[in-house]
Amino acid sequence: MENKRIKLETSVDRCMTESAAAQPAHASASCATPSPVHVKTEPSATAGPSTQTSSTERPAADSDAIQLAPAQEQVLSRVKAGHNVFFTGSAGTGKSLVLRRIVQYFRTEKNMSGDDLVVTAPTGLAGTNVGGGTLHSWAGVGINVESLKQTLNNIVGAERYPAMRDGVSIFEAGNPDALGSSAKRWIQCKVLIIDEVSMMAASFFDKLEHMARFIRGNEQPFGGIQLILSGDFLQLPPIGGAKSKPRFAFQATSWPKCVEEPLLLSNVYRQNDQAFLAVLNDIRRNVISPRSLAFIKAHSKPVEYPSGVWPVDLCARKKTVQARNDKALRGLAGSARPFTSYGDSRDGPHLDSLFTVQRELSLKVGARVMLLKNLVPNVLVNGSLGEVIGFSTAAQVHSSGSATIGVPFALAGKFESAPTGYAYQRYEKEFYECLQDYTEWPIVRFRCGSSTTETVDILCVAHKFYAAHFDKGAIWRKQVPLALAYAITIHKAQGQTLERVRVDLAGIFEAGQCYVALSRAANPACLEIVNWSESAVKINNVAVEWYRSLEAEAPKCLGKRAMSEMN
Ligand SMILES: Nc1ncnc2c1ncn2[C@@H]1O[C@H](COP(=O)(O)OP(=O)(O)OP(=O)(O)O)[C@@H](O)[C@H]1O
Repeated sequence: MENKRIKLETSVDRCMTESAAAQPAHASASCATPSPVHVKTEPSATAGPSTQTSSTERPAADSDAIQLAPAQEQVLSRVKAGHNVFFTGSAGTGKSLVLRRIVQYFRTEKNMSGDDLVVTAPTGLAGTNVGGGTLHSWAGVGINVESLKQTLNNIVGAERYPAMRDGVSIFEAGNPDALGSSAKRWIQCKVLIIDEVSMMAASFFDKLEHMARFIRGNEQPFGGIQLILSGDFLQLPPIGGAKSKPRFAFQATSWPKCVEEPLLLSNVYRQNDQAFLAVLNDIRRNVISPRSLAFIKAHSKPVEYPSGVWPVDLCARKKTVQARNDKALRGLAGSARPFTSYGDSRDGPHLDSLFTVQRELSLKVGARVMLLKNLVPNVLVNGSLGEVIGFSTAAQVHSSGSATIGVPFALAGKFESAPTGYAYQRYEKEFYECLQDYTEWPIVRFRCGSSTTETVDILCVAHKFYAAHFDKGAIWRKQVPLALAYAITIHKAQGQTLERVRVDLAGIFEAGQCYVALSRAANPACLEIVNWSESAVKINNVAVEWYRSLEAEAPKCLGKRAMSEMN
């Protein structure tokens, strides 16, 4: 392959980044995107080495400001009309955005709480991404290794189970006051949302459907619960590996009676480059066309970024990611500072998969990090990238009266309008609480929102992170809100939009993994592909066929044709 470097034009890059931050990717590429918080233009004077920090992330657009497209509105109105809805579409069609609007609708207009509106996903991280918990923990099935009969026995109680099998209601089969928490949850639930449903096996779907009818004593599909399902079956499949070949939820026996309206969103908002979209569509369907090969070849060379700007590596396997992050940290001069999480006594290694933040984190000056909290909309968000430039106690920062580091100094001094909002207030509170301790917290230089030149330095004190465990309630751990950001797994990246990315296709093992990785990139000019081989493109033919038939029935199911006409 030609080894010429792709020269990245900073102005074009900035233009793309800024327009991507607040507009649909396919919309105008204008650079003039208003931001709710205006960043002053003077450079920040900071303690520590003068490194310019940049970012690969696309800051979360203020999603409240985005107007849903007609096809997306259609999903919302089907939900409002009380239907059981499954909506799908390729990566970047706005499924998560629509899901957030659905939750917002139930919470604000229907006044629903966590008991009657249940938000879940099949994995801990996916659940946390949508502000919910895992489906397993909500349903009371543990790690789902027990039979249906044993699971029901556990949930309703062995004393009630025989009578309930004879048709007696759960309340009459035993003392209602003695019902377990899982049984209560099943009874109270009115709306069940399951995101990333592609990761849910058919057998699990059938099991839950049966449980719902049995526990609730209601023979309607899913015991009369309104089901809202979202996901893309051509992205990551149910966990189980190639050997066990788990079947998809849409192959479940009970799926047809539960899901009346498959809705297909077809307009992609994440990318606006038509050639790139065509290639993504090929890869999605395992078509290795000449245009795809030409694209891959053109992007199999390093992208040259402006000084201090760098991409995130997406890798197939956890151990590659960890090794890459550890190696990068070891390569930095100086000794590592360990940060151990603290807080809830119920926390422990068994809950690691529920949290985005690690229990043990090591940092050094110069380490590239990702922010794991939203602090200031569009400017400092979950996913913002930065670099550790030093360590300091909160008291030192406070007493120095520095207008550049610490909170609220950094933000108040940096922005024309003082940031507000719950996340920022919580940050201030954490900062002031740390005035009493002697911990030296990392000072991180973050790029401000979509700007490639403006930076802000923040003392990153520990924050509370919550994970929903439906039995134990909200569990929390307090930790520095950062993760090393040299590399992340493709599984963790599912659902994210990344502005600069280096996709490593070595060790791809799952159907849809290559598609998920490539489709994270918002801008092909900032995409580098390494270790390409045709075998990296793996798909599940059953899922491909299913989408084909869904599209063929488009008018009947408000599918592609009908929907794209409305888009
Ligand atoms: N109607 C819209 N107008 C403008 N931007 C939109 C619209 N819908 C979605 N977006 C933006 O497109 C991007 C991708 O959306 P989102 O993450 O919801 O897609 P997705 O279908 O969930 O993707 P994935 O399957 O990869 O998780 C986001 O930045 C989102 O804000």
